[in-house]
Amino acid sequence: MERPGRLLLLSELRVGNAACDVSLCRSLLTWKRRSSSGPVYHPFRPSVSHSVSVSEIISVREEEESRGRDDGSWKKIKEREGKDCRLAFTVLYVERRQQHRWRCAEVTFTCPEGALRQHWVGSIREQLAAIASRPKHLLVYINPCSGKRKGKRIYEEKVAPLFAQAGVATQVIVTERANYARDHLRTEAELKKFDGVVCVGGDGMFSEIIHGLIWRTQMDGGVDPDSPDEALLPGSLRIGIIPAGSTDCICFATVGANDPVTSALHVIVGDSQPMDVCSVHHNSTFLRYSVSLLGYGFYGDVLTDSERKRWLGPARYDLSGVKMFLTHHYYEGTVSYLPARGIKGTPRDAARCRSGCVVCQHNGEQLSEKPERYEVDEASDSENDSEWRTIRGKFLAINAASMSCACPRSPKGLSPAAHLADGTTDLILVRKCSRFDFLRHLLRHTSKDDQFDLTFVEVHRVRRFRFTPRYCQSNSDLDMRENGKHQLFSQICRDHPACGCAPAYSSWNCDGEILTHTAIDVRVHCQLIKLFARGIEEPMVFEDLPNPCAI
Ligand SMILES: Nc1ncnc2c1ncn2[C@@H]1O[C@H](COP(=O)(O)OP(=O)(O)OP(=O)(O)O)[C@@H](O)[C@H]1O
Ligand SMILES: CCCCCCCCCCCCC/C=C/[C@@H](O)[C@H](CO)NC(C)=O
Ligand SMILES: [Ca+2]
Repeated sequence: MERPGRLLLLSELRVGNAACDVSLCRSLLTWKRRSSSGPVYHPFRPSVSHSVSVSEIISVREEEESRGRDDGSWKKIKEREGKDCRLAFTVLYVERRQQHRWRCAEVTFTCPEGALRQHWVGSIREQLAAIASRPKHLLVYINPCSGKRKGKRIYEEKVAPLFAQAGVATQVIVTERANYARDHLRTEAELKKFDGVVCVGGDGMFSEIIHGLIWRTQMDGGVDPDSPDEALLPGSLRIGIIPAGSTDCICFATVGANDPVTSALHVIVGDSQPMDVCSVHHNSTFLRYSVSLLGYGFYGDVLTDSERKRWLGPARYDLSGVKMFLTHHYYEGTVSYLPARGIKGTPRDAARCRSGCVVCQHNGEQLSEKPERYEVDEASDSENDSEWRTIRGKFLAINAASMSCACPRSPKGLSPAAHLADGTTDLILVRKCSRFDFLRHLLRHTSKDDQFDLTFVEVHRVRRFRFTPRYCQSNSDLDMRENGKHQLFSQICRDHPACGCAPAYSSWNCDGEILTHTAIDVRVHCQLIKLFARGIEEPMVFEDLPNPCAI
């Protein structure tokens, strides 16, 4: 055993039948088959070394003869290896699979003597314990009604065993009604006891969690959530998402896959991904927070219609999507926005927000280093201010995507170049057009073609925007909708006798929840929350090749 420089341990251990040089450096566990015990030369099975970053080790366990193997396989291993199994230890680590999925792989090392095993196990455990970002105690909320109603089973079968293996303690709460988790976080949860919150469910459940946490942080810090101009305080707890919903776009866009095991592993290794949050107000009254999609028109209508079809499960969105496409309503109103200035990135970039994104880092640093500049921008509140732009028109859809909103239905998302943590949202305006053109736009969400490269679509990267539907400029538009609906409809229809579209009122789809008001004021809060994620990783060069390292 040697200890040169940064090398902590170097030993000859066995992996299966092969003798290996195994080393533990400060950040890397490496095992390499000794050339003498391998074949002389094999072109497809070279004597490659296998390395695992300590940051991606889940846990290490000592093997015991009585570990519950009742099929005799333990005895067989012992006989085959000619070793005492009490000398073995197993390292569980993250292994990358295709399409951003992670799995828990394991490798068992056999030592020549017990003291050496103790040394190895102790050293690895010491290194793991030194990783301060790993959560030790988590508060878990499960929505039993999400998606296909499998949240509880997914957690119990796929996630809880991994948390147990990694030594993560949990308090698990199965929600009893909508907003149960939000209310619990707002008032009851003893947040000081936890290093993070885990949400088992879909985008709506995640929305509950952030509403509870953000609200609690503002209350504790004396911030008035009703003031659209006040900067919000960031919370300290990270949030993990175990996808079990219908769209799961927040999980997909921050991890790259909707896979419970992958998400659980990102939680265990203590990843951290900051995320922008939009606050939505109506006349200085707080309505909601949004992290993914704020959609008026098409996406608002799809959501409203699909809520009546919840019993259909995730398929409700497809059915409502087709129905709303055929209905072809357009909406009149005024959109004002404050363009994002002095930042990197545009909504038409070819580059994507990926793990370690430099655009998010740059813009985030700029906003935290020069808050006065941000405040000046934000305080440019007056409608007359030259920074604000105003567009009046007829729209089929008004969407604000604070991140790509990628999901299995649209793997590149509503705004493919949007960033998770750059302090901006992409405001997408789809003007009134024919059904055929709108279909072209929609279908481009599912292909490589640019959905913004159409004359009736425009996209702006903004820090803040407002929307006011026509005829509802001053008072509560909700009241107007209820009192004057028929009168307004006939007026608009007389204005446009042969348009072929039906003018109407829509609702805002706010991360999958329907807003009660249509006139809204939206402001982006840069990197307000953190997730147990790292953004979508760039694929490795040889990702799709089988692992040649099997010893
Ligand atoms: N115990 C419960 N009973 C009924 N509804 C609940 C319960 N717990 C949470 N909810 C509500 O269920 C709604 C839908 O949940 P969720 O978002 O998890 O699933 P989904 O709608 O199927 O998925 P997605 O939002 O990804 O499309 C949320 O608005 C949430 O507030
Ligand atoms: C007629 C062909 C239509 C193809 C259209 C494909 C476009 C899909 C784009 C989906 C974007 C979803 C954005 C996510 C929004 C979530 O916040 C929300 C709640 O989960 N989900 C929905 C569907 O509103
Ligand atoms: Ca953003």
